[in-house]
Amino acid sequence: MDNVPIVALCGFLGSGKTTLLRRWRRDEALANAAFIVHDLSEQGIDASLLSPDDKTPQAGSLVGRVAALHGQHSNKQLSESLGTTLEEISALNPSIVLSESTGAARPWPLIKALTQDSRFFLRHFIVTVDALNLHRDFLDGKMLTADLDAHGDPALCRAVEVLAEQLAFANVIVLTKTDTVTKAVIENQVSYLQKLQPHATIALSARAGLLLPQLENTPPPNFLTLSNKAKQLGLIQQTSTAENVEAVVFRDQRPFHPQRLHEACMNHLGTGLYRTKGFLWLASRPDHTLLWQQSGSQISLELTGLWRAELAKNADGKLLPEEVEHLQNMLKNEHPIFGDRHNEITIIGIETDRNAFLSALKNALCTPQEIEAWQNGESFPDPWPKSLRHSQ
Ligand SMILES: Nc1nc2c(ncn2[C@@H]2O[C@H](COP(=O)(O)OP(=O)(O)OP(=O)(O)O)[C@@H](O)[C@H]2O)c(=O)[nH]1
Repeated sequence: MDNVPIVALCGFLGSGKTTLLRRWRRDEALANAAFIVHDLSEQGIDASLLSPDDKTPQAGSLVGRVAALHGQHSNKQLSESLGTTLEEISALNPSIVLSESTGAARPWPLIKALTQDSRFFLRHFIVTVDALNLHRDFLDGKMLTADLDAHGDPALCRAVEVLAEQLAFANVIVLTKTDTVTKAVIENQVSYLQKLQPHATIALSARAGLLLPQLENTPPPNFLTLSNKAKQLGLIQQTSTAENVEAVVFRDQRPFHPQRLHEACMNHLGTGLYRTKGFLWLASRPDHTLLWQQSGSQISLELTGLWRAELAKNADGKLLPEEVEHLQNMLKNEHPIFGDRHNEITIIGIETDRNAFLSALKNALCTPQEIEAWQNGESFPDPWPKSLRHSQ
């Protein structure tokens, strides 16, 4: 068997790695690919988004062709877990392995862990860069090239360090979300990125418009060069993920008050709140399971489906009686008022900003009186967009 290429997708939190992989997964030529998904959160949302049935594989396990390495597997146990996973993956005989790292990944431990098995080789080390955040927070990239103090903001300084370190190892830089900034901004950003990594290929992607075959002519990274770079930058003895960037999960079954959740987002998104993602429900839209995504100042709510508690009502009469009974059985052990509706949101960032947002989320939950109002069918002011995009 020829050595199997690994395409590593690295890049800061929320910079569009999963979005690219979900698009690439649909490519016929990648039908035989295996996926490795690292996620700092113990929730493993990225792995579930890449799994064919949208189920979250258990942390550390390979389900079908997707290895879910979230939680400890993405940091403390990175090398060990990747060793086991690569062994399992080789039994699948994949033509290629696509590996997504956590956005807080430090590149050198990741590269070493990915290249520990000689049956595989590193074909690309791709670093995604979010054009919108680069524009809003990092002077289009100038902050990465010059020794600027990130406006004296320690959270932004931390982000600059992580991003600059990831970029130092890239053979391909993908500037993502180019649909959110002007052409002039993109040109400016490309010139800064090129200055930073003169030998890297720079590609642009708007809503995952870039396909993997477009990078075919880019040569693979040279391991020795990367190893020398790690030595030169003093990065040999490193933790696998950036220090002080941690994940906590907010869980609660009560509905969010739509207006207060909106205010929490307007007023409590500190610069050190790098990434939040998860599922939630609003008192104003109790049928819908909503996918929440925030990276930097970009926030989105998408529709992923209906809660079982809603489906079991069989409002449109399309379900067979046995299907309704099955749903009702599944709901037996769920909450007596909310059924399976719940909120589960991973919050990644610097401690002070994480804690501030956690308490803002708690305050945005409905009070007992509001829950009673919801049960009585009362309406709630809802500033969120009326029609939401379906998550694909
Ligand atoms: N407008 C726009 N939004 C994008 C694009 N790519 C990704 N997004 C949005 O950015 C958010 C984060 O995208 P992801 O693909 O989940 O980012 P990620 O790098 O995998 O995130 P982590 O794994 O948590 O670090 C989501 O809400 C995406 O819909 C793009 O090209 N344009």
